[in-house]
Amino acid sequence: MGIVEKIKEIEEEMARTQKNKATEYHLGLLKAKLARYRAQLLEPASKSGPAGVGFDVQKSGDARVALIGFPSVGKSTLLSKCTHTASETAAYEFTTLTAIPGVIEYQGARIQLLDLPGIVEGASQGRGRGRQVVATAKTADLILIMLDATKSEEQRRLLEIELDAVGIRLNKRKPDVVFKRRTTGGITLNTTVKLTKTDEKTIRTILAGYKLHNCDVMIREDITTDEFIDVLIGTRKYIPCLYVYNKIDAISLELVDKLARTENTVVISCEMDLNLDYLIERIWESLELVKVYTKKRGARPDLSDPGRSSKFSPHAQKVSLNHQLQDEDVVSIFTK
Ligand SMILES: Nc1nc2c(ncn2[C@@H]2O[C@H](COP(=O)(O)OP(=O)(O)OP(=O)(O)O)[C@@H](O)[C@H]2O)c(=O)[nH]1
Ligand SMILES: [K+]
Ligand SMILES: [Mg+2]
Repeated sequence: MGIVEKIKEIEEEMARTQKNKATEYHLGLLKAKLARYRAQLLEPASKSGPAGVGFDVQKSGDARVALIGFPSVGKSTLLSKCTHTASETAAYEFTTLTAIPGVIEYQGARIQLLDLPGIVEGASQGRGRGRQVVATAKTADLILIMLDATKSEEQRRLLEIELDAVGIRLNKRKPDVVFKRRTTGGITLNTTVKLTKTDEKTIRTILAGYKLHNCDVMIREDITTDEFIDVLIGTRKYIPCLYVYNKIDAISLELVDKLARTENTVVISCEMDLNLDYLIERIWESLELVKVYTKKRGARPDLSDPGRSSKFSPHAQKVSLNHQLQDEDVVSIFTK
């Protein structure tokens, strides 16, 4: 019998079994067995398969938000509540086996919300399908680290470690360092600020370690040694992140209050529909999307539809290509 059949058999037995004190233990065993089989389904088919490749889901809309969390924290429940897409939810772990995209429509924008399988410790090292999940997180414009408010604080740190291991830097800006490789001329190292967390000697040792003997380095921020290494490696992703604590219906008000006051954190209950609108507001803010209206020459802008043609601005101003757009700006592009 294959794993899929075994899973089906257990699910049927669970459905047949009445829930009461006498069957509680047996149901618990079945649940654990089910979780184990489903975890096996998530194992990569062959160990030699391509590493670090995300799920094959097309990006769509104006931004992508990825749901990352341990199994059964309520990721699929959230997707089902906030979008028109239903993703299977259940009380056992590893219910979701692949990436399921849904769309949040807000302020005229279409935000892709990506439900993903739960990950376990060691995901980045290739345990289960976890590696594929963290690789997909790298493609997101915003990561929602979803946590079960009833579980220990430890989960948050463990997830951060997994994302860090694949080069994702959460809620951090790219260090302000200019780095240029050269073919000759040795190392030119300049700093515009005093370095208190690392020093020139360390920086030079690292450059030598990476066999970079000819390059220009200009450090414009008080960086750490690790941040400097990130600059050299160059493939780090700096992605904003919100910590979303779900199941607040099951914890004390004191704890809800404490979590809610934490930075970059939103507390919700998918089941009780608590704070979901606020979460979407925070997602919107974190994405820092700007609505830009375009217009044809001589025509008025259609302000009901960002992203389509519209024109006429009362305070028209010609700006260069590197001008930073503000929210609700109206744009005309002149090509001479
Ligand atoms: N008490 C409580 N339970 C919730 C809440 N949201 C979801 N659940 C329950 O948590 C369980 C897991 O929900 P899922 O949405 O399947 O969780 P998931 O994170 O997608 O799980 P996997 O796909 O297995 O990783 C289900 O039994 C849900 O009914 C909530 O706000 N409060
Ligand atoms: K689940
Ligand atoms: Mg799920």
